[in-house]
Amino acid sequence: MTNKRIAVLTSGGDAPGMNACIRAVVVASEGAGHTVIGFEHGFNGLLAANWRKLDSKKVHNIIQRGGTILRSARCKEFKQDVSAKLAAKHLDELAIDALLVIGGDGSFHGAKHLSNFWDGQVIGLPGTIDNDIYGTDATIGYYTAIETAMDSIDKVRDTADAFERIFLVEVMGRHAGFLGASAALSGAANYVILPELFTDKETTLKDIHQQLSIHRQRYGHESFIIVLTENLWPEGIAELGVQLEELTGGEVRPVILGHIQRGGSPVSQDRMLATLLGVNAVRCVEQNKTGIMVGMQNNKPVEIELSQTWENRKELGDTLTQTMVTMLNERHNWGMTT
Ligand SMILES: Nc1ncnc2c1ncn2[C@@H]1O[C@H](COP(=O)(O)OP(=O)(O)O)[C@@H](O)[C@H]1O
Ligand SMILES: O=P(O)(O)OC[C@H]1O[C@](O)(COP(=O)(O)O)[C@@H](O)[C@@H]1O
Repeated sequence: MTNKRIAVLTSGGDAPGMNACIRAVVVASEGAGHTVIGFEHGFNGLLAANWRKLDSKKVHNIIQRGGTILRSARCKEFKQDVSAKLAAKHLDELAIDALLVIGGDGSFHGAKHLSNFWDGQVIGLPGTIDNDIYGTDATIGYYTAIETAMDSIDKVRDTADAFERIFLVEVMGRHAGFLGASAALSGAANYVILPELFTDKETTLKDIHQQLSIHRQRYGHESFIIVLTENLWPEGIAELGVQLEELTGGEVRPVILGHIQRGGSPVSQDRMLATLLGVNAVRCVEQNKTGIMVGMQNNKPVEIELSQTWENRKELGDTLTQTMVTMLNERHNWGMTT
């Protein structure tokens, strides 16, 4: 087997477990006699030829760290052909055989764009807390973000119960409801507003009011927690809070979890996923594969053409959706006609 020169970068929203993935790539490569370099600040590092050599000493003691030792960035100019050509030139000057891009589907667009101007291998590894990438059951960082959001809901419940208030908890997800669904279910929220379930404001407000009224009748006037995915409520979470106060007569407090969900030490599932994907990506490099994302489906590694990851929309799936409506949004529908 030929020894390869492998480059790796992290791009787009950082996600807990990216360090574990970099570590796996380096350790697996080193064991097979390959050389690894890391570009800093996502695609910016390719444009500025900002790189450093990575070896197992440099990735020692990072598996438990959030963020990314290579830094991340969103690099708007990488969409231009001139940028991809410059990146290709720098990669050739360094005699790189393969570039591994750890990021979301935007970063995979970038990798594909680069491959129009560069003959080396490009391989994507899914890293985003949003879990919105088609072709893999989970993305690096998703499980830790659920844990963080769930912990926050637990804390919100303490004060919500004490004051018998309605709380709105906004989670990230960009335009996908995976994080919201999982956080709401594991945090035992009372209602969830997700892109996949949302129809319109009026229906949602009416539905919440109905669920809240029955909840109050059955359990007394106690707290009610609503999880909301970002970028969804047209006028924003504060306005939704005002509308709910008017409608329900209760006190409403909005909480935006924000970037806290991107931080923290990765949970074991993210460390495992990152490690499995990192090692598998190195195997794909050895097999001269290119233009693919490595992912996991049903606990087995899979290879998906990069364009498939953004041309297809990842669905929440029937099981998650049914469980969610049963436990949350339609929980109090039973017995309504009796
Ligand atoms: N169409 C594209 N062509 C080239 N590069 C792109 C394209 N789309 C995104 N990128 C690069 O990928 C980066 C990360 O994309 P972004 O959507 O912000 O995050 P993510 O990879 O997490 O989805 C962008 O800042 C840009 O550098
Ligand atoms: O850090 P920024 O630039 O404010 O971006 C926020 C966005 O990044 C995310 O945290 C992660 O998204 P990506 O992984 O697609 O970059 C989204 O949930 C959120 O909408």
